[in-house]
Amino acid sequence: MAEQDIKKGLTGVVVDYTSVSKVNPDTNSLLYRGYPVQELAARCSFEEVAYLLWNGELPTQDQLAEFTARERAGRALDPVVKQVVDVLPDTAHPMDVCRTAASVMGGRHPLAEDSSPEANMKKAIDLWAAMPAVVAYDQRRRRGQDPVEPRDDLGYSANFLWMTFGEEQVPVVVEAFNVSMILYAEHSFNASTFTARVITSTLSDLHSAVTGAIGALKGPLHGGANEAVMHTFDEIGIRPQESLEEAAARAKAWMEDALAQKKKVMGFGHRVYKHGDSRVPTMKAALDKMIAHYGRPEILGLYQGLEHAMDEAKGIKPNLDYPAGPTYHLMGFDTAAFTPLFVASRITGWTAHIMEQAASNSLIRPLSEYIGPEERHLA
Ligand SMILES: CC(=O)SCCNC(=O)CCNC(=O)[C@H](O)C(C)(C)COP(=O)(O)OP(=O)(O)OC[C@H]1O[C@@H](n2cnc3c(N)ncnc32)[C@H](O)[C@@H]1OP(=O)(O)O
Ligand SMILES: O=C([O-])CC(=O)C(=O)O
Repeated sequence: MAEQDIKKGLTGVVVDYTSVSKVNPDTNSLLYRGYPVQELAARCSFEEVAYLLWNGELPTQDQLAEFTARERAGRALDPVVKQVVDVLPDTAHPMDVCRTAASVMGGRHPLAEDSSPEANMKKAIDLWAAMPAVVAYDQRRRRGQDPVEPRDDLGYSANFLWMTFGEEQVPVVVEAFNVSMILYAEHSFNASTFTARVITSTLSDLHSAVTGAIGALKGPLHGGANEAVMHTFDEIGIRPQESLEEAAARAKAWMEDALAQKKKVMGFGHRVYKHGDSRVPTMKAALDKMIAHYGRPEILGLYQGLEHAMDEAKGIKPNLDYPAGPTYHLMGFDTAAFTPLFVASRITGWTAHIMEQAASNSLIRPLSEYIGPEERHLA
């Protein structure tokens, strides 16, 4: 048999059409339904971007009012979901909590077995509206704090921060969080979205597809990298009184040592972008604002020290998780809660793809080249 041209990891393989987003590594651009993500991050709320991803167009004022009212009505933590989360030990990873919560919400949804386009849209909005309460509650219970009720006078991002910290955050912090939600929302056929599409292709339901996608996102080669970035910063050592230059020098030395040991450093590199991630400049600008707001130049020193040393040694650029990790750290999130923030955002992109897959379905079932023993028989 002729040797097959196997594309390990499906590298470079185009498997379907999509109209949700376009990643162009040559021009370093990312379009959601045709709009550059940088423009959306500068001018829109996350609610508007969620509506765009699901409906293909930005909302009119009336549509936005109706849509935000639906989101606000779905924010409360379901007491049964809370009970299930409480059964998990507080040593359970927050991504396991999210995955479990998504599954429970699926089992409890009144339209659980209905995968019509209308039911899927409703389930997507419900899941998106409900996930911040899970993420916020989980961080609070680990800290021994009581849950905080949602506030329907606040937008999605302000309310998310309110439920997590129990204090209203200043606009510059809310804005940086809103930017991160928009940038994390969608990225074509990445591993977790592809997982969701594979599950959908069997005619399984939306919550099953999202639950599987959360599992795929957890790994450090994908969404788990934003958490891993902070572990790197912690390993180097965060010293709040240190100058930018001193921190940068220690980070540079750490990176040189890591690369000499042939380590993979999370937060760098990307399967599609080879000259830098289109979202990094926008996220880095948000990080810079947080560094200025919280007065933490040493974080910038660590960031720059690692980035420059990696660039000099290997020419590998940061991905979105690199600036997102320290941004969430400065805002006060626990490191293990960073990837659940990615989940809360990416629910929009995943479910847009689930609905696209369902509307034009073909079972996803590739082939493999067998390399095990030749046919043999029991003695
Ligand atoms: C939002 C997101 O999900 S973005 C991705 C988040 N993931 C990470 O940050 C994890 C760290 N990065 C990586 O592991 C990789 O860059 C990936 C998995 C993201 C993409 O990798 P691939 O396209 O499969 O490239 P691959 O892993 O084969 O790397 C190519 C070369 O660059 C090196 N390389 C790539 N990324 C890194 C890194 N972060 N640190 C050190 N070396 C790296 C590899 O070691 C390899 O070198 P070699 O050719 O000498 O063996
Ligand atoms: O596209 C990818 O492979 C990973 C990524 O950046 C994302 O999912 O946001």
